[in-house]
Amino acid sequence: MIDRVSKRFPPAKRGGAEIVAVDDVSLRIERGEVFGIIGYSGAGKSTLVRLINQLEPVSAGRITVDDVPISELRGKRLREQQTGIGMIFQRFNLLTSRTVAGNVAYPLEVVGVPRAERRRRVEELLEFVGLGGRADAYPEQLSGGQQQRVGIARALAANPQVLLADEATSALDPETTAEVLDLLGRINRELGVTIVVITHEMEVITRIADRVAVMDAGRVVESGTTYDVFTAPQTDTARRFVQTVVRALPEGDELAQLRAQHEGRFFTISFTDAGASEARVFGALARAGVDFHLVHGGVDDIQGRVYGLLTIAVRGDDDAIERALSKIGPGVTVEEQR
Ligand SMILES: Nc1ncnc2c1ncn2[C@@H]1O[C@H](COP(=O)(O)OP(=O)(O)OP(=O)(O)O)[C@@H](O)[C@H]1O
Repeated sequence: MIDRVSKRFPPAKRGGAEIVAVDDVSLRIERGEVFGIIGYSGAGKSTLVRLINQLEPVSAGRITVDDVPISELRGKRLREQQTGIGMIFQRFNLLTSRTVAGNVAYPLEVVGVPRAERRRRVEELLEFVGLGGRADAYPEQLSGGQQQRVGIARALAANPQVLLADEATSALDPETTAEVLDLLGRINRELGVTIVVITHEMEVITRIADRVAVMDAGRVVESGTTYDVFTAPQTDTARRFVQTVVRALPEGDELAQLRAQHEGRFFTISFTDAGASEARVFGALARAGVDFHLVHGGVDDIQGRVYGLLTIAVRGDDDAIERALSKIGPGVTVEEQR
């Protein structure tokens, strides 16, 4: 729980303005969910996440993790709570002089877990992340995806309740990203770990985040379920991000070009998974006897749910067109694009 939290840094230059990296942010992240944070570079995402595990102290407000007010703890009590929050990074941050097993064992050594138990736990963790045979390898002998798996195993070593992932897949290729996201999904489902993901990759959000917050200049400007934010963004910032993965309506030059290429009236048909599908919409149009064709758009998958946004050009008698379109049925919104 993040309650009216701010983080200010001293000015970069003497006499300059103070930097407000996080500005009065409140968020409730539920136990067991995958929560995404998106926003432009410098919006304050990394700082916010570093406040959750108190790598940085808050300037104002309060952070509670599992009912413990971590932002108010100091010393040993703080360190104990911090072990319950794992973190993974874009650059993996592995110790190059240690083997894979040595990296995963490190946090256990720090808290004094006996050697035999450490060994057992490391073996179990490496098995879980799919690196069973690589315990004695060094990080540089591994691919990026494998290194991130080591980072994940290390973050899980102390059985955390929460895992923070700061751009954890940004240095990986798409295939490896998919594998790491599957692993994070398993950690969430099978181990019940709450995951907070910062990313600039919107596919990461639509694949794994249940809910998402959009940050802009230190503030949360929008938050909601990933499906709601991605299908109906309320702010310009959210719209900009969402458009990189979810189809938008054609505008401006693109729309003018489409009109030049296609005869007829333009209608936008949007539908969510509340009972519609592309096939049903096209079926209904065909049965209604309208002469139409698709000029723009398609269907997206957001967290396994359907979102369709299609622009069609329709030719024919105005009355017949309107009668036909009104019959398309529930779950589908039809609007003329003028
Ligand atoms: N330790 C620090 N000292 C001073 N200023 C900082 C510090 N850490 C972050 N900032 C500033 O706080 C603001 C927010 O930075 P932050 O890294 O949290 O943003 P971000 O959204 O994570 O961006 P990016 O995706 O580029 O990491 C920026 O203006 C940054 O320069």
